Amino acid sequence: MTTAYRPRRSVLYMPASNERALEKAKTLPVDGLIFDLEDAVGPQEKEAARENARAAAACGDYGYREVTIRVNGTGTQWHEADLEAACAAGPDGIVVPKVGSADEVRGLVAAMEAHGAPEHTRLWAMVETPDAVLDARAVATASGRLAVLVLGTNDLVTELQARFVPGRGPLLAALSSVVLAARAAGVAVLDGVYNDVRDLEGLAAECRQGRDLGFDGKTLIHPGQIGPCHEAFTPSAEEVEEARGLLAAWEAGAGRGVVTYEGRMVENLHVEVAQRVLATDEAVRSRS
Ligand SMILES: CC(C)(COP(=O)(O)OP(=O)(O)OC[C@H]1O[C@@H](n2cnc3c(N)ncnc32)[C@H](O)[C@@H]1OP(=O)(O)O)[C@@H](O)C(=O)NCCC(=O)NCCSC(=O)C[C@H](O)C(=O)O
Ligand SMILES: [Mg+2]
Repeated sequence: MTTAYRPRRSVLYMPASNERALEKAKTLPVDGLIFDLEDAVGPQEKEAARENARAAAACGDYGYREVTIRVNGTGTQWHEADLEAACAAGPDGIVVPKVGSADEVRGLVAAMEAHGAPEHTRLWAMVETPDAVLDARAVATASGRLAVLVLGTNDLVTELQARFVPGRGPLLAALSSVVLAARAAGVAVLDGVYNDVRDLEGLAAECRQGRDLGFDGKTLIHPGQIGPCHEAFTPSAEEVEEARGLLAAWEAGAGRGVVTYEGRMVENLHVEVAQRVLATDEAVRSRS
């Protein structure tokens, strides 16, 4: 267990053209931020947004929050300049939309190195096309610099010619495939956004579903979504107590491969889960 562990329960997008939102984000109790240069920014605003994102990512005023910049996708007219500016700013992550293949990941990492991105700046690849879902494992394992897979469910629904329905039945195969790929590769994985910012009950249900599917957290679009998201992704007091008890029972077993806790079998894997619960709890407490 380590205090350096950074939970990614909630990661909030904001258009980098919106200076008020960039400022407000300094006070929001969110785990991570994505300063967007892509879809939330109109063509006329791209250059100003790029400069805002660069300045915000470099300013150091966002405290514990993980700071990332979402550049425009590979092959767009803005991509190169966005990537260069993002590398110069040195955020925690550079989010690249519509990543299609492992080759693209390797090309992006080579470009980040060529632009002198500091070592702590990791690649976050968005999975939001059928190609990326089908190649998710290859994408996730293409480079040690890739730290996070981020679902883009708006693009994915569009590309699949599917529909948004309660329970997300049409997306479940894709969501689970990407979680499987991320877990196999040992990288983090974030669920897509919930578009209706007024529907907090629908959001809460989708957050719980994302948690149950195995996501580390959810991407968000409005500050009002942070509370319900944390409710789903933060270990409850009961879970923390249970994890402590289980670890105590394991340690009392002094090296035995299997012990019992409250009548249930405990093996190494249960210990890992308990350690993750306590690491998340510790990190969350250290922020508040
Ligand atoms: C959806 C919004 C356009 C709504 O904005 P607005 O009408 O201004 O909301 P409010 O008046 O309720 O705002 C209240 C205050 O909160 C601040 N605010 C709002 N949103 C954000 C935010 N995202 N980050 C930080 N702060 C925010 C407002 O400035 C108000 O502040 P104050 O006046 O000081 O009280 C807006 O929420 C928005 O733009 N959201 C983000 C949209 C976005 O970035 N979209 C791109 C990513 S989504 C996506 O496409 C993912 C993927 O690619 C896919 O395919 O699915
Ligand atoms: Mg998208």
